[in-house]
Amino acid sequence: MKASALRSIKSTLTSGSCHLLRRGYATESVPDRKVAVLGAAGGIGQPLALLMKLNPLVSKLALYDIAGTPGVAADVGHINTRSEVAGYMGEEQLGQALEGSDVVIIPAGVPRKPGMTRDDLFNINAGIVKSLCTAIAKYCPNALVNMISNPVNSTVPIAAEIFKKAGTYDEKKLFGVTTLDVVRAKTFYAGKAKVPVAEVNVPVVGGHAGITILPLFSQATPKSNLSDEVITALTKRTQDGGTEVVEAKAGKGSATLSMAYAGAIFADACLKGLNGVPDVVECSFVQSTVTELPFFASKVRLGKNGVEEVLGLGTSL
Ligand SMILES: NC(=O)c1ccc[n+]([C@@H]2O[C@H](COP(=O)([O-])OP(=O)(O)OC[C@H]3O[C@@H](n4cnc5c(N)ncnc54)[C@H](O)[C@@H]3O)[C@@H](O)[C@H]2O)c1
Ligand SMILES: O=C(O)C[C@H](O)C(=O)O
Repeated sequence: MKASALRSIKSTLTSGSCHLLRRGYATESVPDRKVAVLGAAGGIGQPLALLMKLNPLVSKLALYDIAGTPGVAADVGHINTRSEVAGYMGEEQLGQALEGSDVVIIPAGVPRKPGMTRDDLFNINAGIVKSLCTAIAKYCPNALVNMISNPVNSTVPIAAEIFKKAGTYDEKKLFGVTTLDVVRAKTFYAGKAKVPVAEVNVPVVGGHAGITILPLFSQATPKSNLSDEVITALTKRTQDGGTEVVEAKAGKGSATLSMAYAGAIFADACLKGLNGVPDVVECSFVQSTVTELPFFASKVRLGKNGVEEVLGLGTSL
């Protein structure tokens, strides 16, 4: 090889690493973290893979599905950000996809069609979650698990039982992702209260189906003087947010893009917690003693081992 060609390669490599350093991706200060997405070729999986590829906290991104992952991985893998991307397809590659994972995100499963409830997905998705969690227990028992597959109110307890049976259950590491409820509550509240949406915070507690979704607008900030009637309407719209999207998509599935955004926000919070960033708080459906229910969504403080503290219901402002 000519000396000039070598010089050019060297300069490209050097400018690449400077670029990483300039953007705060310095490998010496950001620990290596592997994230696996199970169901990565799906409606949520693909944009979620993209968003996780954009996250500088991720060093390895494993994209697993029963079909289609080589294409998604090749596509996302060309993006010039920190993480190495690999696609895994079919059960025989699931172990490899999971091995060494710090965070496993599960959007694998069937979505709703108009007229269905999330419970109608139980039979098929429970089976999918069972097989994936059995593999997680075997290949990455210490990973934080972010469960997106519906019905979340049931898939999270199912995952807990699978992990208990395998002897790997750690209640600090299993999360039902309810971030989309918070994302919706923030958007709808900002619209009515006429406040900048980027400043809005609204805790959403309970679960992730219909009336179990309880946005606490009495604790919303910035504070506003919305009437009871408006709060009731906002509550109903948040509870029915998933159905609003299912009906608008008219048989072509449920929320995918907003869910990918919400899933990426929650996974980022988990990674920050693992990396020791203080005061990382998000709502999530976790094992809980906040009520008499064994699993309940509330604010949770995230830390180096997953759940650091399950926060209570809070009080009205
Ligand atoms: N938690 C939430 O707020 C929330 C929001 C939106 C959707 N969801 C749920 O997420 C799930 C996925 O929705 P979607 O729109 O991405 O569906 P989708 O059908 O577009 O994608 C699902 C993907 O899962 C894959 N899959 C199926 N079985 C698998 C297995 N055993 N292992 C790995 N992958 C498998 C499919 O091949 C497909 O690529 C649904 O259950 C939906 O109800 C949850
Ligand atoms: O509504 C659904 O079926 C999908 C998801 O749970 C949502 O809230 O959008």
